[in-house]
Amino acid sequence: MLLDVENVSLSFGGIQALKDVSFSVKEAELFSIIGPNGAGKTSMLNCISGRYMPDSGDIRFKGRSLKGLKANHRPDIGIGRTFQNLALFDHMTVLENILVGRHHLMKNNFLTGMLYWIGGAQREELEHRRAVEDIIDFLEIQHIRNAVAGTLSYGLRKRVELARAVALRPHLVLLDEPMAGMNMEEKEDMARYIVDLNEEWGMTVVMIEHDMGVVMDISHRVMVLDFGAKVVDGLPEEVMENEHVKQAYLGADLGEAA
Ligand SMILES: Nc1ncnc2c1ncn2[C@@H]1O[C@H](COP(=O)(O)OP(=O)(O)OP(=O)(O)O)[C@@H](O)[C@H]1O
Repeated sequence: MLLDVENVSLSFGGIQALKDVSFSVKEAELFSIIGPNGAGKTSMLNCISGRYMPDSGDIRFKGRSLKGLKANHRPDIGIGRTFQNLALFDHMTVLENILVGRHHLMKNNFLTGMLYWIGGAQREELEHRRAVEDIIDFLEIQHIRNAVAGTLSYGLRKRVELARAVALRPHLVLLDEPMAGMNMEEKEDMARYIVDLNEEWGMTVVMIEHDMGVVMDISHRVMVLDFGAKVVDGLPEEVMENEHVKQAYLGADLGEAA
């Protein structure tokens, strides 16, 4: 298994956001986490990305415990992520935003990394440029490479955010509602890019998404959380057939997706 989450619990004051949650994600799997608002989905992603430290339990990535590994070091071992709310630098161009995603690979810290990049045509910079060009091609954003991020449509900004998250070629990318707020066409595009990243680049994906149609369509496996606890995980069709899932809170959405 690439990712093993073992008995993770997390609370904020009196609120138990995660209760003894365990699941595993295989290499090259497209794994979705669903559940109603407040179920603990983002908390789970935040535990994997290191933003939150679980109160108990363990998370292992490639067999290694992530205990004590801070969020800013997790990209170094192959974990990338996007956020529920857009987190681009609006005043920077698309290219600059993606280069920021690769600063971890640069020799020094962020600031010197940027200065290094601005400063000259070093070989390291050329390698970064090539990797960034691959991503730009892959996600078909050549035409907006020099556009200022803040001027782009919401759908395109979400795509640039995905480009930045995968700029380091993570083995595992965590996507927090990549299609939220998108229209149908934008959703279809985004779903296709996620599937392509998974199939063509072999990237393992853990995704939170509310659109049941998309989730059931593209996921290899799905986990359902409710009130911080795991209800079920399995193949999309197994999850759809789960009585608790049907009755408790997915009825309307599943109806729409059918
Ligand atoms: N930083 C925090 N401080 C206090 N409470 C928090 C914090 N983050 C999450 N919670 C609480 O933990 C619970 C789980 O929240 P979480 O955001 O993980 O749910 P979610 O399933 O992602 O919901 P949504 O679909 O609305 O994004 C909620 O009751 C939430 O209010």
